[in-house]
Amino acid sequence: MRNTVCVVQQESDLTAKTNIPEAVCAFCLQRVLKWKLHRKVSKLPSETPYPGVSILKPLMGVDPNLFSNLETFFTMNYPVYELLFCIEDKSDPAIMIVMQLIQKYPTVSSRLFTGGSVVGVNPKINNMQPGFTAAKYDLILISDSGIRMKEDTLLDMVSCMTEGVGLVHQMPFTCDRDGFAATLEKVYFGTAQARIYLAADLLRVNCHTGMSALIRKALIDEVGGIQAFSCYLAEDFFLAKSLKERGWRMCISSQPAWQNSGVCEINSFQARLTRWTKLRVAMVPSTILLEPLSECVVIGACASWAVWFLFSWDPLVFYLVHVLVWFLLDWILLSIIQNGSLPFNKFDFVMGWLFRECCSPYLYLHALWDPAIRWRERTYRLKWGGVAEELKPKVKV
Ligand SMILES: CCCCCCCC/C=C\CCCCCCCC(=O)N[C@@H](CO)[C@H](O)/C=C/CCCCCCCCCCCCC
Ligand SMILES: O=c1ccn([C@@H]2O[C@H](COP(=O)(O)OP(=O)(O)O[C@H]3OC[C@@H](O)[C@H](O)[C@H]3O)[C@@H](O)[C@H]2O)c(=O)[nH]1
Repeated sequence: MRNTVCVVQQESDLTAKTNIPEAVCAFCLQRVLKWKLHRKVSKLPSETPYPGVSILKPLMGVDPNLFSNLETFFTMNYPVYELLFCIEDKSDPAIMIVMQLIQKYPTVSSRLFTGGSVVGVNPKINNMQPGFTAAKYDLILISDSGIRMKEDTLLDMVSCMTEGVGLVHQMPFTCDRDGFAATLEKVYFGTAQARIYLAADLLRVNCHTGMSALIRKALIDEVGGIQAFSCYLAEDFFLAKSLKERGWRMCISSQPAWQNSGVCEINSFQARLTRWTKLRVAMVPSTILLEPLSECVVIGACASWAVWFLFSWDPLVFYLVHVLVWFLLDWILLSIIQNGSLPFNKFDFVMGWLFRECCSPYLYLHALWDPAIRWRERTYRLKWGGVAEELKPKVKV
């Protein structure tokens, strides 16, 4: 009997010890993130003229949401901007959609560039090159095809471009969409990736993901234009690295990037995550070790072993409490980033969270096992350091 009481006592002590610092963390996290991610956009001081922004939209193919996503760029509440649509393939059906929008909004300054220009390996850069050369404003916004803007998103980004800041990027997140794949994407971007992204931003580590980034054009011109980064597939990472090396800061804007691709499938999402892992492994090899350590199940196992070894605490109880607390913190983080009601219930969240946690080791090992990178229609191989080469499709005789 004494033993049982002792064990129960030990367990509740353990739970309390594990919970207090994490509860404090949760509270602080909530306060800081509310401020960081959802502060009100203050208009620029009236005496400062709004800087013009050239918005580069590299497009490839169409999906059911493309028209409405692109339309949000025509209806933004920002006084001076131009839209530069870039489409490599002259028979791409995206051309029709862009033409319809240009006709629908004749007062918005917009142009279409087709054919691209081969300046290197990176197809996104090749596609954007003509638009970049024609851009007339001092700020460039590179914005991927699946991104949706709110009326004040551009203003929000521009207002973050303060002195000393060279690049303002948006933390990847997703719009509300139906289905399990959409839940999975929201859970991933709102928990596992958001945690690292925000920590990296706090510690000023380069984690720039280039789906929506506002950059001072002069800083890109200084190194020879976007083509200077065309030997890499991860042009976003190297562009940010180059700015940092020249003493410029990067910051996250207060709105996340609202990804709203019309194709929302588990396979394509996982293929994208695997592609990103391959990029990170080649560019920052230390992530081979660090990435697994940033996972709940792995770090939990290590910590449980450590507390058993050091303090003789029950590792199983510690592990279960760790997973529970991690799970709750993830829920809090996701809710803060969403800043409103989530489009799914708690059961869907549990399913999405468990699915991601279980698939993550598989995706990671898969990325290490098969280094070939498939991006849209092409396949590449990365050298250590991140320089890419395209693997030409074999010609059948
Ligand atoms: C004991 C725990 C240590 C935690 C270390 C965390 C290791 C990194 C884990 C996951 C990486 C997620 C990176 C964030 C998003 C990257 C998305 C992405 O891959 N985007 C690519 C395509 O657009 C892009 O080219 C890559 C950009 C950045 C890659 C940089 C990776 C290093 C990140 C290291 C962050 C450390 C933060 C410190 C946390 C304590
Ligand atoms: O061959 C291509 C592939 C892609 N693209 C364009 O590049 C943008 C990003 O493409 P995807 O949506 O397929 O890829 P991701 O969302 O994974 O991109 C992300 O990862 C790779 C980085 O280089 C990108 O900057 C980043 O946005 C889109 O706007 C797409 O239209 C091209 O113009 N040509």
